[in-house]
Amino acid sequence: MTRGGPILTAAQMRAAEQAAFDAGVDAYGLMETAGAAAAEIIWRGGHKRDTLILCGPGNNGGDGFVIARILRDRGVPVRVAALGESRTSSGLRARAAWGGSVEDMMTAAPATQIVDALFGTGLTRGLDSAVAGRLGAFVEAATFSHAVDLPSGVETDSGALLSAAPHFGTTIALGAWKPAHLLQPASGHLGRLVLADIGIAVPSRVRRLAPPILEAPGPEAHKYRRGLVAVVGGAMPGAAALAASAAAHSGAGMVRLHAAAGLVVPHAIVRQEGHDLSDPRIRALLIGPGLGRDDATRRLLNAALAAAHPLVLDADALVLLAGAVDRIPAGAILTPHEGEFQRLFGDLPGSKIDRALAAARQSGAMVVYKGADSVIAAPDGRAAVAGGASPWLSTAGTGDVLAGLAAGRLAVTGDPFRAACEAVWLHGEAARRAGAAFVADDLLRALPAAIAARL
Ligand SMILES: NC(=O)C1=CN([C@@H]2O[C@H](COP(=O)(O)OP(=O)(O)OC[C@H]3O[C@@H](n4cnc5c(N)ncnc54)[C@H](O)[C@@H]3O)[C@@H](O)[C@H]2O)[C@@H](O)CC1
Ligand SMILES: [K+]
Repeated sequence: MTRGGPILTAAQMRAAEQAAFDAGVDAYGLMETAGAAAAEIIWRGGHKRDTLILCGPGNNGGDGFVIARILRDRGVPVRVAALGESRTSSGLRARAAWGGSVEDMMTAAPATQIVDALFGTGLTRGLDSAVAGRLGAFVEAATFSHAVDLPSGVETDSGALLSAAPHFGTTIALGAWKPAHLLQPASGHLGRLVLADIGIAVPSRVRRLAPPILEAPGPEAHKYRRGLVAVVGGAMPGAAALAASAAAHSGAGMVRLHAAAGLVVPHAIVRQEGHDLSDPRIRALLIGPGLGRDDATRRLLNAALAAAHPLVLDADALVLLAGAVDRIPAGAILTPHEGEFQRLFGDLPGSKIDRALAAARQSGAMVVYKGADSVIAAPDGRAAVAGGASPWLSTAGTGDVLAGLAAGRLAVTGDPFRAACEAVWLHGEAARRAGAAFVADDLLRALPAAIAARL
């Protein structure tokens, strides 16, 4: 699967297309390129299966007419059904070039293969319920189903469902990823996600999370040079021990867990009583997992903030900082889930990407806004979006593992945005390798192979 790459909003995509037209690219030529790229992907999956292409009134529909013509020319039995007349000049031209009959979408018969070219980035409201129902029935009846650019009914920039959208077998993103390709709930409806190159290259500071390029320790490495991580344990030290284990499996040289005697920790982790955090060799300090929320833990948090080490703040540390975002040190990594994000930053407007970026700007920190889709945002406007996380990650302790990974990678790299991106990727990859019904400890066992694959 293609990874990385810019993510563009509908307006950014339109601006990119306009810039290409201004530079002399022919508008209809671009539609031909998009349609041909999509037709190729559909052909590879479906070959000569009987195919129904649903075309909407705009340029997404225009793409559909191009796809129909190309597949027909390859000998595919193609029918086209439209939702009204074509309303764009490129769409009209593509329809004329198809030249075949056009059925009414509401009365057309189903087919083995269905192509949804009703609406793409131009969708402004949900489909009428009859149309959405008909689209759903076609997809349900088909063996192969493809959405062109986006499933009709999903909002490009937020990933919201403006009307009921079916679950497609394949979604063919045209030219660039859009937020809805990565964000829930839309991203749960895409099936296999493929990016079709249409020759438009636009840089963006918001990108799909790419697999990291990691480095093995060099010959001069020793445990402190590879990074000392300190983890502050609190009321429930098991969570901190789990995070410490993740840090120890992340490539860091040494992990110290500040926790009282009696806690069983893996041999590789150095347990230290008390909370003396003054060691200047500490390259990353993690506080939050299992911390607790009473006055004693508040004092621990204050000590951690005062220690002035590169910081990862998770779980209870985030809850204790609600209403005091200004106390978060610049460059810290925050790993809030939805509830913690709300408590810290309130009800911010926009998509999950917009909210993560606003929170990063407001706090000066790297915000890892966790969930089935995770957004990693930096105060300088960079963001990486990870879609498609294993749903099995929704189990106790996986957040502690992620926080420990972030601390470990921070100690290794010294770069909080990079560390946060690497941690999210390794976490997702460990989950993929762990398979199904795993527990958080299984992620630790999967981590060395996940790291080895990226060296
Ligand atoms: N701009 C271009 O030249 C290119 C665009 N491409 C395709 O064009 C798509 C965007 O095309 P458009 O901007 O024409 O937009 P769409 O084809 O997505 O939508 C067409 C129009 O339908 C109307 N509409 C929105 N929601 C509706 C609803 N629920 N019910 C009924 N009508 C509704 C709107 O007026 C909208 O402009 C992309 O997703 C991509 O597939 C590609 O062909 C590449 C080139
Ligand atoms: K579509």
